[in-house]
Amino acid sequence: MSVLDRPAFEAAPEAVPKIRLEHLGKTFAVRGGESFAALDDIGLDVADGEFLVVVGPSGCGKSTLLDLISGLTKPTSGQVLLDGVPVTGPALDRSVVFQQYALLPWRTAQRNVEFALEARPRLDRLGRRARAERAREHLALVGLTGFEDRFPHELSGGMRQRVAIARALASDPKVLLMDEPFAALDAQTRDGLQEELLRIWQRTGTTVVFITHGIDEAVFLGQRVAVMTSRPGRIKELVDVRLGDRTADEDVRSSPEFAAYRHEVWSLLRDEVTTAARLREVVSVG
Ligand SMILES: Nc1ncnc2c1ncn2[C@@H]1O[C@H](COP(=O)(O)OP(=O)(O)OP(=O)(O)O)[C@@H](O)[C@H]1O
Repeated sequence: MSVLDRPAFEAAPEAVPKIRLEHLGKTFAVRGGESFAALDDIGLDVADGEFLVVVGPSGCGKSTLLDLISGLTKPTSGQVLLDGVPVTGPALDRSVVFQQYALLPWRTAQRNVEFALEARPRLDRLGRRARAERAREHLALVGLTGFEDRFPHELSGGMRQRVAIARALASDPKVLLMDEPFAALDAQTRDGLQEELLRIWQRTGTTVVFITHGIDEAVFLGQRVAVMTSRPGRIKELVDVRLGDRTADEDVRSSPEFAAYRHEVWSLLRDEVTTAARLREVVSVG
């Protein structure tokens, strides 16, 4: 049985989830001394090795949610638990891949991946050669063997994002957090990278939390899709996507099952998108 077929959320009830969001809320202070509730009372468990996708209307707090899991931002209420331990700040057990590649332009692909390893004191002790070997392995994992010596400006957008993924995985994180990582790519490159990401996930068993605006992308990638409400963001519904191994089926995106899931997620989102647009009008008029 492939890991894709595994309903990760059916883990034994007593099992500690990889990530637990407990009554998580985030309020920002804004000008004039007022506060702005971005997230409210988010409760969610992500099982070890699960691929969870989060969708929601623009501004509902998806990136804020990822920032809280990564530890870049602190919650106003509630907490994030990783393996049952509260997250208090960023750490190497959680890697983030952003929409913009965030590669260092003066370093080659190889040296960009090595950069992730230079932050690890324990791996540093393995020495430069071990780091180089590990970086090469991860570039191979994302299909970039032969491109190690290219600088970011010598790579296509898709290749740059592969380097970013290799860099994120090189430090062997427990959790991979991805914030619209393929949004800037053309449709063909995006589809290819989605399939590749699933293969990498199957091989590494990393727990993934992936944010997207794309409903097709959410259904294709997610074992579960968490649909968020408009601001303040809450989890509206969790859709359990049972499409089997997407990488084995040549044309899963054209199947009636895929269309049914797409419709389900879109129906859940539709009202929230309308509400979010109304809220934005109120803010711009007010
Ligand atoms: N540092 C901050 N200070 C004040 N408000 C903030 C801050 N960061 C985010 N917000 C607000 O919180 C809300 C949620 O932002 P966030 O970026 O998480 O939404 P999102 O769902 O990722 O949006 P999008 O889909 O458009 O990328 C937005 O209304 C945003 O303006």
